Amino acid sequence: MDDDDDEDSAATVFGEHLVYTILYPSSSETTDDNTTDDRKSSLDAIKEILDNGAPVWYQNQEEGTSPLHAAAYTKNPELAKILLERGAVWNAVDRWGHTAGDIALSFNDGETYTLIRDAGIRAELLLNLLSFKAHKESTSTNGGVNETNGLLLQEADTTAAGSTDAYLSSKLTYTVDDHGQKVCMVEAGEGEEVGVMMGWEEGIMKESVKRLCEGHPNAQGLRVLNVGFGLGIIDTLFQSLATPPKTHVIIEPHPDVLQHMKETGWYEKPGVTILQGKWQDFVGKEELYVSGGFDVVYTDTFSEDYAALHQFFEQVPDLLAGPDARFSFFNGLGATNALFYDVYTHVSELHLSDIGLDVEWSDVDVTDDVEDRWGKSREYFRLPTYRLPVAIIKSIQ
Ligand SMILES: C[S@@+](CC[C@H](N)C(=O)[O-])C[C@H]1O[C@@H](n2cnc3c(N)ncnc32)[C@H](O)[C@@H]1O
Repeated sequence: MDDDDDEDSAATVFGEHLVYTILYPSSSETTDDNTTDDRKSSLDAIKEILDNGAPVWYQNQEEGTSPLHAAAYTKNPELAKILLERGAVWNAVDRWGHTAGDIALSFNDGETYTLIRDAGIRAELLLNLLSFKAHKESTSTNGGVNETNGLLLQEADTTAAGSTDAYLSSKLTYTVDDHGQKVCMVEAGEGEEVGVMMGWEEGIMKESVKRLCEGHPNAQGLRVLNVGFGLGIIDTLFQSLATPPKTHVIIEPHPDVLQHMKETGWYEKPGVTILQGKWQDFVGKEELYVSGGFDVVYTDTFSEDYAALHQFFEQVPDLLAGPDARFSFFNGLGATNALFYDVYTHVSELHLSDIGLDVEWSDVDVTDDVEDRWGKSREYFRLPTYRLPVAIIKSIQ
């Protein structure tokens, strides 16, 4: 046994002891002298175990339970706070894919949930700031905007689902699945398929167009920018408005999508301009700003992480025509888990606020009865409710 093995086994023993003491305070050696309901002495015992070097990041082998999970199981916000202050991993998942936040939520323990969520928001903001700064420094010489590494919530993914380069060189398939749903699919490693866009999202797109366009003072001739064509659902909805947009710019980089757009007549539609490339290619380029700004801006790309979305946010004030202009984005990051989704939603609101935009959220029920919605695709949205953002420039009081 070498030193590393010694350290590993010591961490395991200490970690196990910590988790056990949190879950079973009355039966633990350190709390023998105390009554079961004496939280204070139980907390002192746990602090002592931590002070003696128990690893706060520990997760047990069998179930992946961390000290923070244990605190959530015992509905102990005070302890959760101590663990988070000492570096507990807010987004660790157990063997069932549950975070401590999910457990707190399932017990209706709002206090513990909020502590964990806020720790997640702080961690993501900090990480994003660091990655954003590093990114700005690394791109300041060529003036371009590239992708950065995935954030805490997203491990680096080099497949077509997580890397733009891999995605843009992958073949896409436009098809109709066994239940009549239109889908655009891509292979994302080891034979697994992912929907680039799926017909079930039409309800989200409909509500987005409604919130972006309804009652807009320029409804008789909107200038619309949409980033990412996919199945063209949202673009078709924009074209189906009582008065179709005066200007409708679509940015799309994938050759198969562009080919599909050619075959379905999008290049001939009046008022439609297709900018072939990534949105990053057009930042600061004249063709994006000829209309004097847009009344409506929407973005829904694929294979990009939150850092890329944050970089897009930075462009939005320059793209919006003025105080009546509205911006929305596909709010799908972290949507396999309620806690992650909540964190992303808050982080995006804070980032939008930083650049002078106010967001209004509305809920879209996505528990429709589309039979076998996922078909062959990996599931990327597992929540019953979609949080739909619409942002406008903050009014100066
Ligand atoms: C989810 S689909 C968009 C679906 C669309 N909202 C609809 O209603 O059908 C994503 C699209 O974004 C495109 N895309 C991916 N990366 C992009 C980028 N950096 N800039 C612009 N479009 C991008 C993809 O090729 C794909 O067509």
